Amino acid sequence: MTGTTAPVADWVTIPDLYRDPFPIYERLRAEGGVHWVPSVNRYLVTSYAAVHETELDQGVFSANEQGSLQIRAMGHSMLRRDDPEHYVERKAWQPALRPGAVKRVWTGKFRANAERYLAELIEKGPGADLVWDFAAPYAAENLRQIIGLENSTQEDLQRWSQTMIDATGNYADDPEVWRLGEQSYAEVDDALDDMLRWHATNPNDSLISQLLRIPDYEMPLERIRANLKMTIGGGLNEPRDALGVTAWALMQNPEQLAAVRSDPALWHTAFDESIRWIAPIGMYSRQTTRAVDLGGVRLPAGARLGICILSANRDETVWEQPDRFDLRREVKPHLAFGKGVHVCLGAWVARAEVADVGLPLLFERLRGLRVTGSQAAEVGGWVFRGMTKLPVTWDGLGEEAAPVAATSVCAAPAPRIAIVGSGPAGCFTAQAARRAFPSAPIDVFEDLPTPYGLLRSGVAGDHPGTKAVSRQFDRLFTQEGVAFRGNVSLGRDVALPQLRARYDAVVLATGMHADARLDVPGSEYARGAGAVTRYLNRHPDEPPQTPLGEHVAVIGHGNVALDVARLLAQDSAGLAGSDIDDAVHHQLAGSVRVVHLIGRSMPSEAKCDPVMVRELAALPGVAHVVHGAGVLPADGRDARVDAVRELQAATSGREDTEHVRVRIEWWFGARPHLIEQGDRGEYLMHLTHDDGAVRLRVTDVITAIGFDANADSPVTPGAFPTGRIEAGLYVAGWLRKGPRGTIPDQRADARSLMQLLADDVRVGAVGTAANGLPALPHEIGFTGWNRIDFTERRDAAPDRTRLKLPTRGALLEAAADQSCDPVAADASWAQPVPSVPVSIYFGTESGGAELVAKDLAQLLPDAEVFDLADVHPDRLRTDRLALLVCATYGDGEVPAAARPFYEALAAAGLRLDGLRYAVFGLGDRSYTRTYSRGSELIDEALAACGARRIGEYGRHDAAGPIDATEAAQDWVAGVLTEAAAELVHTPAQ
Ligand SMILES: Cc1cc2nc3c(=O)[nH]c(=O)nc-3n(C[C@H](O)[C@H](O)[C@H](O)COP(=O)(O)O)c2cc1C
Repeated sequence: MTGTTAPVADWVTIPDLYRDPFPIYERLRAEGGVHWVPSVNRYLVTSYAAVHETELDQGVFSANEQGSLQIRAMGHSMLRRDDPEHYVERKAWQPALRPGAVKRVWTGKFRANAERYLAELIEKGPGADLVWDFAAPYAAENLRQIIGLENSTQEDLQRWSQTMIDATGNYADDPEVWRLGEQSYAEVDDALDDMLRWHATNPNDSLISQLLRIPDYEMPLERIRANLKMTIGGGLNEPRDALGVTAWALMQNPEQLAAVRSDPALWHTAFDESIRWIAPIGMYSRQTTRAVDLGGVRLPAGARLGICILSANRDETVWEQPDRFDLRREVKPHLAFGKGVHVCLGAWVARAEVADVGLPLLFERLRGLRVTGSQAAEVGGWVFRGMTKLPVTWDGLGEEAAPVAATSVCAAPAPRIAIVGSGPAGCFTAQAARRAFPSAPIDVFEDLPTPYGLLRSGVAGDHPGTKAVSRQFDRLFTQEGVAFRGNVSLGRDVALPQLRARYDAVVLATGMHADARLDVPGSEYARGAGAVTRYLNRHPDEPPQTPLGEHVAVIGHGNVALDVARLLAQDSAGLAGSDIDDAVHHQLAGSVRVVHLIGRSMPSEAKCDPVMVRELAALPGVAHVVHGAGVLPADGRDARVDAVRELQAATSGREDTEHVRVRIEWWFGARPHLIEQGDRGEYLMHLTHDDGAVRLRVTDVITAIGFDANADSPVTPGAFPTGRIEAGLYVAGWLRKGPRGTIPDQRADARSLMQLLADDVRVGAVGTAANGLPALPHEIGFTGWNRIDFTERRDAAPDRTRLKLPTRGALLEAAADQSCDPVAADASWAQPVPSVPVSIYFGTESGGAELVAKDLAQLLPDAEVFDLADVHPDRLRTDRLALLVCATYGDGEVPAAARPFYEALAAAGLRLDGLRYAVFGLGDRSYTRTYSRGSELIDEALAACGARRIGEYGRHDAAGPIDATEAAQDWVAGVLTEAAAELVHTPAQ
């Protein structure tokens, strides 16, 4: 060895290093770059070359420092281990932090968090501190989600991080610093123990969940704990300080800021230059395993080293004018993320947090953002360095990126929202809440381990088209940051006052499930239609039904009554494509031969949709007898009357043939007034009817006359029709308006309710500071539901879409079965699409068309999206191809919200020559006569105005097996190819 004894830098003090290490480092580098520094009791390595060398040879420059304060403060993490031990732990940590995971999972969440804390910063107003009021909570919340600490808050993470870091640097052995550090140490361990149990049944994309998933390696608990503390210690301050310093640097250099703003690709350059200029992790330790020469200096075995990244990154032999922040400098590899085997695992996360999301958002929204003149910014630290003070002001608020016109109603701070009930009303409320408050944390609680309420347990299994709305709800939980918290019961697991205290706004959407009782003597002999459909739908809490006999009376003429009649009359072939369990259906309805369908009204006033009557009329093997309908006019003006006439037509020719399996006797204008028990176990149903008194002898009576409040309903349904019980507590769905309204109606109601909440937030009646309910050990997240879904679909019988698990126990077991984790699908575009500028217009009632429109917009290179509800035809842009995606409602009409558009289009006189368009209809083939008619109407009206259709007219059948977006993708590929070919062949004008 030829090295000399290390020079001693006894002039270096810790306070000077903390205040401004750069002049000290400059001198140390000039004097060789490796010194013994008594004040820090170690050798400081300051030149780029020497730092680089230590990083590349872990055999000599070991991370496993003996007596390390970091080990005492946080446990023995991978940062203080060498390979191969370090490698195994690093590998376990990697999946949650890979670039793919950052892009697929985390960046969207970062965006929501950034919006939230930006709103809070704006609320504080000029003078707020960019680091402590934005960067710190933002980085802490991101880290909390990445780790998967569902039982903790971002404030907890900030406290833990700071106290453990203080303990790591507690060279003065201050007992108070140790006490606080040890307290955090214990709190993190407790939180983690809790979460390890929770994630075992609620896996998600977080670090803790990923750790539990590793098949061939189980990390000892102590190591998980230590690595987690290290992650909390280091994972928070790095993005926080990188963000603060980069913002500060740009605010000091307006011309560089202008360059970044005009070329967003430069955000990454700014990020890298900033962490080169002031590395957030400024110094870390190494220890020599043997005597070695470094930078011409002889180091003994066991020498403690301080690796000074802050210094190496300003080495003048590598960079010109290294003290300047300069975006245009030649790119050379800085050492801010380390090098070699310990290179920072969180680098991709930090980049996305800071360069993709945080900084662009800040500078886009806060016009004229700058440090306030009166108070100077401050920067400090040498082990960790960052802004300690960054008070800012701004001139005004810039434009929010508007995804779809008229859907985003509030840019103010976001309330934390709990929605109780995951049926259509609850999910539409969550959807509207996401739009109204892009950054709001939203939790949807559900008593069952399965989501979607009536869609799963109420809608008839042979109507898959109606159930398809759940596909857009899936999106909430997989892509839009809404949390599904299943198996959590209001009352049993959490009381309403507790929810009120934990959330800024609570929306009750638990619906009405109890069957309304028929008010006649003997009604106790009847069973309710709700119970029948729940049983057929395998609701886990519904007790088994006794088998029905041959003659069943169904009281009611609403859609539920017709659903029941149809389900009883269906045979196995008729249930093809449904999720009904044949064995259950056969056990219940196998003996039914006659269904009496009894309603008080005449055909023109019946409460059912005509299409439901037609569906029954079309059932093979079913004959119909109509009583009391009177003479039906034949003018075709009343769809219900027409449908009943079809029934009569269907009857003739089928009656009394050997092919008739079931006969449905329709009783119009009939009032039941007594149910008696007969002497052979049957019932006598007494009706008053125009034709006189009628007595039907039946084996069973089912009432389908509506729904009542559940016994445990949190409020009286209909008592608060506006939706507001008081500021912060709301009702949605049937709890709000009583048992009226279809599934699409819930969407419009949800939007108006969120307007109300936005108003309450705006006037300060609802806060934005609640912490949320920590995870409960037995709750089931969306991954648990995915596993149930997978299991049920996998076990489906031929011709059935799923085999529903019948008990809560079976559902919970499936939710915990990791072998059922679905493989992530690659949603990328299957075929290249030509680049044609398009405007997509959607017409919807229950949201399916909007979903398709937005999916297409994401896949197309140049697309904008509009709701037809907000568009007048004379605003259609002729310089872009118009894609119209439109559903059908009523009896073949356009959705209500799109009607003004359609009417304006159909009005005489409007000319749209020069407009090129294509149409995609959303409909349901079971509406045989009006399948997709609404979109056809739009197509015809556009053509009548002189617009020219490009490509084929596309359609999607909601009752079919294909996803609407998939069908629309195929359609649009053809349309765009044709449109592009036209562009090529049309000479420029
Ligand atoms: C009350 C009601 C009436 C409907 N009428 C028709 C119809 O006449 N023709 C048709 O093809 N589809 C009809 N549908 C099916 C819808 O058009 C279909 O479910 C569509 O996917 C809904 O799209 P949206 O979610 O954008 O509203 C009807 C649906 C409902 C709930």
